Amino acid sequence: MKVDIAINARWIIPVEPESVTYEHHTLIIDKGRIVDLLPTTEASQKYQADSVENLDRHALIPGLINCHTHAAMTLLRGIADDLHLMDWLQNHIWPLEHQWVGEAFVRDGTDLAIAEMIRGGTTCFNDMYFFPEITAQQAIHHGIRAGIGMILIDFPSAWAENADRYIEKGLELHDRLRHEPLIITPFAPHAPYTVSDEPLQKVRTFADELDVPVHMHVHETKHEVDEAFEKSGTRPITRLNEFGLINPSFVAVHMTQLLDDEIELFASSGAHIVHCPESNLKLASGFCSVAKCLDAGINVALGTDGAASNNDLDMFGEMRSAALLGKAVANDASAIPAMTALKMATINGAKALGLDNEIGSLAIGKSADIVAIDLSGIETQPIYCPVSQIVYAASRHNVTDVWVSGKRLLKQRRLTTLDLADLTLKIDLWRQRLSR
Ligand SMILES: CSC[C@H]1O[C@@H](n2cnc3c(O)ncnc32)[C@H](O)[C@@H]1O
Ligand SMILES: [Zn+2]
Repeated sequence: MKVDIAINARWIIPVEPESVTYEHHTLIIDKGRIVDLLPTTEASQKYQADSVENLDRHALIPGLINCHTHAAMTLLRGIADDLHLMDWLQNHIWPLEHQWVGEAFVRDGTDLAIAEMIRGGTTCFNDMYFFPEITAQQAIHHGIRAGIGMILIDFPSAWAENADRYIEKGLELHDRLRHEPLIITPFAPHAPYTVSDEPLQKVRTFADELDVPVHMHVHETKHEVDEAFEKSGTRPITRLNEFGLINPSFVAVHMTQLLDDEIELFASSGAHIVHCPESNLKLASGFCSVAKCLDAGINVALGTDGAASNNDLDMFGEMRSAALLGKAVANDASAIPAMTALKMATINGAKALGLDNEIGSLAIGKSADIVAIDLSGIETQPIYCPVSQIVYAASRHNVTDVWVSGKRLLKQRRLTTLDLADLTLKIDLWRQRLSR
């Protein structure tokens, strides 16, 4: 049988079924989809592939899904470090965004983010930022999968003057992008403290109508929860629930300070959580009780947040941090084992975005979004368990090859759709402008 690609690998970790690792197996890809997974000894008899890859020192995993980021904020990486969230946002980031954010900023910042993410094995990112049409254009151009947020915030920006215009422009974008195979368009209201009641209620109505996720920062800090309670007598999650937003389309980012009944509400409603351990640590925002949430049955995915609060877009780092921090918070070394961290970065992310029929595991019929990791270096020896090496010992620098929908975006560590020399020059121009 003629097919497009055969990848022979030392290990294949499909994620579904869980805890299975195939050795000396082959993934067969045709027309962008996984069509077979079988022992390498059988593959060459059954298939004639246009291209055969021999990755005999490598593990194949599903593409990593960064469920929360602000891609273009790579241009603000390192410009305002070591601050608490509200000081960081109000006194540094928002003034800088007011001065600099426009189409060119978002184009170049997004390109930098996409280059970094592909080289780190991320094949899908869920974004929330101004000028989302530019983020979408760059994602499509470079071949990476993305959730492009229909953003909403009460204050005016260079992109929209008021809440109604944000919603209108978001809906126009949704319409324009609805046939793009690599793009979805979740609603992305910024946070409970920056979006007032009326626009939030509109989001609920439109999200139901269009059947899209609602992606929002929620309970990032104790300050956010306390301030809401002082002003209105309700906690943010109670208010969101009153608007009917806590449902299977809801993707709540951060979720620190959770009470038991809030965990119960998320579990019974089918809403999702995106845990961003490194951003939470760096801004000293607080802790998400990930083990408790998972035990309650909540789907918990992973995100980096933006590069101005992390300061990288490294999902390997995020898996490791989630596993380590999860143990510390639960006071239990058996909490968040390596396989759980890998699931959070793959299939759980796919579920949160409503894409689990398409991505998140190396299953026959799914899109060929695949990452190859070279485990032959001394840093990852000896290999008793490849998943343990990937989460606890390997790094993004071990990623050698990446495919999205069967298209190779990284070939032996070289990006196929981005020119790094040209990008580096553009980024340095931004550094010079922003340093003045
Ligand atoms: C409406 S576009 C997104 C908006 O969010 C800001 N942002 C970036 N990181 C965070 C964070 O951790 N918490 C809250 N808001 C954040 C970003 O600067 C944009 O203004
Ligand atoms: Zn964020």
